[in-house]
Amino acid sequence: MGTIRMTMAQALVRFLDNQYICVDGKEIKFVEGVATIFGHGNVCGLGQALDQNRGALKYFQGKNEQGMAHLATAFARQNNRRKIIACSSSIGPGAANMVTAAGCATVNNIPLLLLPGDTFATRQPDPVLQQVEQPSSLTVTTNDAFKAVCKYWDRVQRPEQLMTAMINAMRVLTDPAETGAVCIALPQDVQGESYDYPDYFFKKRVHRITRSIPSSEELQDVVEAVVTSKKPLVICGGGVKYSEAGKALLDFCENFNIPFGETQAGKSACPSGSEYNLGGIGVTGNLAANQIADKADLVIAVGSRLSDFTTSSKWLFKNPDVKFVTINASRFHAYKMDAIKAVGDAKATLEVLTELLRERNYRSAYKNEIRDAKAAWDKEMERLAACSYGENFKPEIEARNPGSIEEFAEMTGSSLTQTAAICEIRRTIADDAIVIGASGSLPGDLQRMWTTDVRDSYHMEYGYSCMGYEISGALGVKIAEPEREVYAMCGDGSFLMLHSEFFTSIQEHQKINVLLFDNASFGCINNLEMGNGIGNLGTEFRYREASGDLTGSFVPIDFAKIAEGYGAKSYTVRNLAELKAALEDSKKQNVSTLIDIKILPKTMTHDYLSWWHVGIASTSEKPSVCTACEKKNQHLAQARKY
Ligand SMILES: Cc1ncc(C[n+]2csc(CCOP(=O)(O)OP(=O)(O)O)c2C)c(N)n1
Ligand SMILES: O=C1C[C@@H](O)[C@H](O)[C@@H](O)C1=O
Ligand SMILES: [Mg+2]
Repeated sequence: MGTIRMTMAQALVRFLDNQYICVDGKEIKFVEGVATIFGHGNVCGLGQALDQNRGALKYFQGKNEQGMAHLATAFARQNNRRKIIACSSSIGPGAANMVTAAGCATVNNIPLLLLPGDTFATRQPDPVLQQVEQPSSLTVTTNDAFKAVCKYWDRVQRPEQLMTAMINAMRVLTDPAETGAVCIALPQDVQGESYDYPDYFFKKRVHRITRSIPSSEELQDVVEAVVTSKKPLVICGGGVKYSEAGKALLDFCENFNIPFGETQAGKSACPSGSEYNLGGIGVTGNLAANQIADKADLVIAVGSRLSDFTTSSKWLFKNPDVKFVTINASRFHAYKMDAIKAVGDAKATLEVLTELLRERNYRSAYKNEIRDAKAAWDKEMERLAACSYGENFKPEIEARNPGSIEEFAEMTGSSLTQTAAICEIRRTIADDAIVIGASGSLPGDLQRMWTTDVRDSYHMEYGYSCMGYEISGALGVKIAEPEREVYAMCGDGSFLMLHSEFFTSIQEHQKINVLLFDNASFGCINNLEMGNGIGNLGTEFRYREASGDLTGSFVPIDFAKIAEGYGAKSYTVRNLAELKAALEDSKKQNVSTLIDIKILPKTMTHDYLSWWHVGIASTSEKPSVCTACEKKNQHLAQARKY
């Protein structure tokens, strides 16, 4: 055994540069690079190491630590979790800025390696700048906040600890069932401390991602459940994408005449054009999927977390005899809904099940129901595409602040509805373009309305639904797939919250397109608030009045000008013709673009046969709130208890 004397940070960089994964016999370099925002907590340790020798690792400069970590998350997700960009911050606020992104990666089961600087292990300068100082324990630092949102957490207090810390980091990052955010906190003095590392720590390491198959007993349980069902329904979750099981799922459904609904994470694993694909299911599902779900006697959830949005808070499946099957790499997720479980890789499991069910000559009892449900939704889509503003205009969302739509139309000159704009975007952008979303009203509309036959062209972060992911994520996706056009579908509220990496896209010459839906409000929350009988508080962007409240007129924002200031090409559009022209022109640009789409409030889609359980006041002075509470209790009485 030879040894190499290096600092801990130098050893970390060299280790990262030598990690590979192997999946289906294909070897892939796992770490693409390191993104950082330097501060005193990491520049002289990790910064020195990256500057001296970063091997084949690329360097990325973040502008906001949260945005940078979202970028890395989106990069990993678009690469089907087969490549990562590690993220490093300074100590204190820089580290804390990554906590939100860590939660976001963990809930979505996406590998994200975080390397925040930490306070001095020696405690010599105690307290160092940005040290929080918990009088109850000096071992507690800002980085302890990562424990709640990471799948693995470690702090390297001696240089030799790096070795077991990083082996465990890789264990978690490359495990399909366990992956998520990993935090390896790096005290700033230890980053620069030297140690004689054994050379075998730096050898090329290949982590095999295997396709586990459920036990034969589990498979038999599933087979029996399917053969005794007449109206089964498959839910296509994100695990189908990560396992590249789209074809296996389609074969399964075609063989046995089983329709499937898509979750946000599962959309674009299979073509929308398939006669069995009902589209989005759940709270933000469409008429076709939710109609079939209502009657299903067996729900087969493949690679799904079965979140409240997917199950309509356990209310969607109303057949009194309904049973659940879960196919999931994670035993934790497989245990949900008291399901009949098959713990294994989605692709491998579906392939085996297809063989087993063929032997039993199984075929569901559906006749025209699938076709009819889809036809009804297609008709509704035509109506949504044609929604336009004019005399006696009736918006999709009933509960509203009287006068807001007219005031917005007058202020902006817009006649654009959100549903028609989305249809125009679908018609105009390339088939293989990738849309990215996360928060606000757009994910609901897109899950219902967006169709695509191109794999991995729908990238929706709806586990954390984290405002600010859209633009940061778009850049991560573009770095993962530079040949494809990438569109961030972003509300005005989300843009205002975080768009720092828009500038990074310009710096990187990585063109992204921001489709900014400006409705002068936190629109979906305004819907939720007013739809539950509450007033119009804090969800529209209005001036403060002399009376003391935020009840003045709408505050106009020129988002196109903001984008122009960064060096992007930008447009403002107020009708379908302008939107189409801007979309066409933006395709010709080499630089990032932003289209400021002035969208009439309340013109997003409403619910289709779904319910979402939110906390509602059970005592109120307002009768409308009491009515909302009664409605909630009625729904709750129909829902599964757990
Ligand atoms: C980081 C974060 N903070 C708060 C929320 C809660 N939230 C969800 S949507 C929303 C408003 C979104 O407004 P906008 O982006 O304009 O989208 P719209 O609903 O108007 O389409 C808020 C505050 C969130 N999802 N993420
Ligand atoms: O609270 C929320 C409501 C959802 O409608 C929205 O899409 C999501 O971003 C959210 O956080
Ligand atoms: Mg908005």
